[in-house]
Amino acid sequence: MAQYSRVSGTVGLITLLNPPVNALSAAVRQGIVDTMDKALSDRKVKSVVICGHNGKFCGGADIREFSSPLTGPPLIPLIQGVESAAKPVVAAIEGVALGGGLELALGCHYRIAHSKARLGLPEVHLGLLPGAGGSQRLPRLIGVPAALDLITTGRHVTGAEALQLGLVDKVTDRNTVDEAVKFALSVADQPPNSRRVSTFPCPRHPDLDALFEGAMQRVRQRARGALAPVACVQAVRAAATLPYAQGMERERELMATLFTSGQARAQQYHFFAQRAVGRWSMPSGARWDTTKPGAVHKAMVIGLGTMGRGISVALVQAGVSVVAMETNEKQLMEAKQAISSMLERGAKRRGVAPALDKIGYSSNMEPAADVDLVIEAVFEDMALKKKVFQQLSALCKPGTFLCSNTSGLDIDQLASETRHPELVVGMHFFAPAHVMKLLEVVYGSRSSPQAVATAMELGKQMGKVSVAVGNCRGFVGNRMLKPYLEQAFFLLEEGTTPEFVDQVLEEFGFAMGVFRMSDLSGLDVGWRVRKADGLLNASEGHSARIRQGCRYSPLGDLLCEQGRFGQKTGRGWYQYDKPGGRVAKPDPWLHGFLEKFRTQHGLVARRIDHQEVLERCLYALMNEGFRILEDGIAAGPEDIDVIYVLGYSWPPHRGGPMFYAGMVGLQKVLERLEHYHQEHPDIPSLKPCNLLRNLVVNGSPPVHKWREFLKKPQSQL
Ligand SMILES: CCCCCC/C=C/CC(=O)SCCNC(=O)CCNC(=O)[C@H](O)C(C)(C)COP(=O)(O)OP(=O)(O)OC[C@H]1O[C@@H](n2cnc3c(N)ncnc32)[C@H](O)[C@@H]1OP(=O)(O)O
Repeated sequence: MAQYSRVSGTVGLITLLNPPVNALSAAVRQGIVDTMDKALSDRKVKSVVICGHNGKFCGGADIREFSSPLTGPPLIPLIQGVESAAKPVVAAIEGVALGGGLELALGCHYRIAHSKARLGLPEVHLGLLPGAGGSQRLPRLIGVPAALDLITTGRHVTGAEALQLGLVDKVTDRNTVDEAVKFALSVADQPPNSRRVSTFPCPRHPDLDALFEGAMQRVRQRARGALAPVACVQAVRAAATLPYAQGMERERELMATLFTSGQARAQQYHFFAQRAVGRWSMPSGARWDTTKPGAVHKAMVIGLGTMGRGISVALVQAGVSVVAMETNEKQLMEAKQAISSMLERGAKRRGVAPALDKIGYSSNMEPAADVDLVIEAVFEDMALKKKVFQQLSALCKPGTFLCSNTSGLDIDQLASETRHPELVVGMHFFAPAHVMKLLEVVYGSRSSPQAVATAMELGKQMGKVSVAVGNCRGFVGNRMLKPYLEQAFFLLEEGTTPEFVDQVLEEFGFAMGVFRMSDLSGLDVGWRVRKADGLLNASEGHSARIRQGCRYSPLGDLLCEQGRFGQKTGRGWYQYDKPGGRVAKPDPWLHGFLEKFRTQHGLVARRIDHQEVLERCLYALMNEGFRILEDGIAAGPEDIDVIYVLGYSWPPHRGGPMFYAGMVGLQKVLERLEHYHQEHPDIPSLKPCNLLRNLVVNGSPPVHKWREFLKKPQSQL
């Protein structure tokens, strides 16, 4: 709803009231219509200010209402009504003005913003476009290039940047509503005719065709297969080329297509899933809202390879004092330089001073005695990590939380090396750790709720989305990756090429196909893990394509034996112009190698189509997701989906693997897995798991109901 009062004698003050972000629900929209009527019919009122309750202007349309039929006054005529008011209307923007919130402000005649307020049109992240006139008014106000940037990226700008762009008329560091009221008094006698943005001509641009072609190419590259960014460009093009009324009609048509698309549903699901994972719980019943995190003022990072460096930067940027430790002197020197320049670059981007004084360096463990939390980021080797945990346990003061950045090793084993296993948790970061938004927080069987809460909170402080998961090999993300990779290797054995598999996966929406990704991260990483797992040698008298009783593809191992580690060596699944080169080219050597391999193993190459690549790779991955849910390693499908979108570049417009399974239809996923498992009985990951069967038997409920079929989350090793 909205509150109305008259202030300073002649200003009608409308306050949007819908905590926590004053979203434009039906009640709020009705409130605006009613209070505007009051203000406009009150003869004492000469001008109007619209603000939001509790220091937040408005977080946009109420996304929760998108799944039901529209009730209450629609937004477009409401904003039109504000714009055509005969009395000047001023938006007082504090906190946020996002989506429909900014569109409402664009309908006002003046905009006064706090310098730290965040303004933006983030609809593209919800699979939509700014469909309440935003795509037509913004280019008229700030020009086509700037509008294209804001609308297609959905990025927020501060009040200060908004002033530079011409998006707001004035910025203040004081009380924004007071300033807006003063401003409203000063313009009370000026008719707002010339302030109606919809009547502005769109600023001319010398080469509109090239501008829009470039924009279209960029959005298609950034989010393959996503409809919303393309529609955003088309809508802005309408603003630049058509009269306002026709542009609005085009905006309406495009929005109608997006609004009912599966992609919008997927992206809105992802929005709420990111928030749902914050409400974590543990098998003991401990929960996010009943557990107080410990304070972390000072932390230590052990091991300054790529991960340790990124983690140190993320901690410093979150305001935590850091001691970064590395025993190898050369590596330590290089890390110091790299960390300083990352901090400097980050500070420049954010327009602040680099917090170089927040970080100190050490070549030994002693400073561990004086920190609140340690993150171990040494080489992925259990024996080495155990040694570090033993030393830490002896050195640290009571209550220091001990975290490991392992990407899949057993947290319980590490905890058992310490005197206080309850203080041990996994904090699995993703590279580059100061950039990637995901953090898997892994609780072992003895991790205390406080240790989990502390890691979750620290992740949030670092700007990450933290997901609490149980302890198993590979946790959630890497455990699901295994069957996905395996299928890709098997498909090569059976007749396809890395290029074809990658093409199919990239068309699906992944930024990179599995082989290009593997070349980028280094083939030797997986090779070392397989070596540690005793998988590299076939048992006596068994085929090289069977290990530990199951089908196994030695292709990756054979490439590593040839020194083909991917981009870093200039050769992998593809060839590169030099070691460290980035442009992947098909490699005739690799094709010959695959042919030879097939001949050696009596395999006859067959034609593998697009559908089979997609189904075998993705359905095997989803099947593992269902197993993870069945085992209680993840609390719900949202946890898995957030991990995959934020950590493994699963396309957001497909929601995540579990959401996507629901979109495809659980029955179909089950049938196809059954089909492939019949064809390949030696591949256990293709055998449909019980939870999937159970969901199908129960009528394939929608994804938000799956939790009713799950056990409580737990550790499992
Ligand atoms: C043909 C139809 C024509 C329709 C035309 C109208 C279309 C308009 C398009 C839109 O306006 S779409 C919405 C655009 N707005 C956004 O995308 C903003 C989304 N919100 C955020 O980015 C953040 O929430 C925030 C506003 C920056 C605040 O962040 P903060 O970290 O402070 O809090 P959160 O934990 O994110 O949120 C708190 C709480 O509020 C819920 N929420 C936030 N925004 C909305 C919203 N727009 N609608 C409904 N609910 C919202 C959020 O879900 C949290 O609640 P939860 O219970 O924890 O999930």
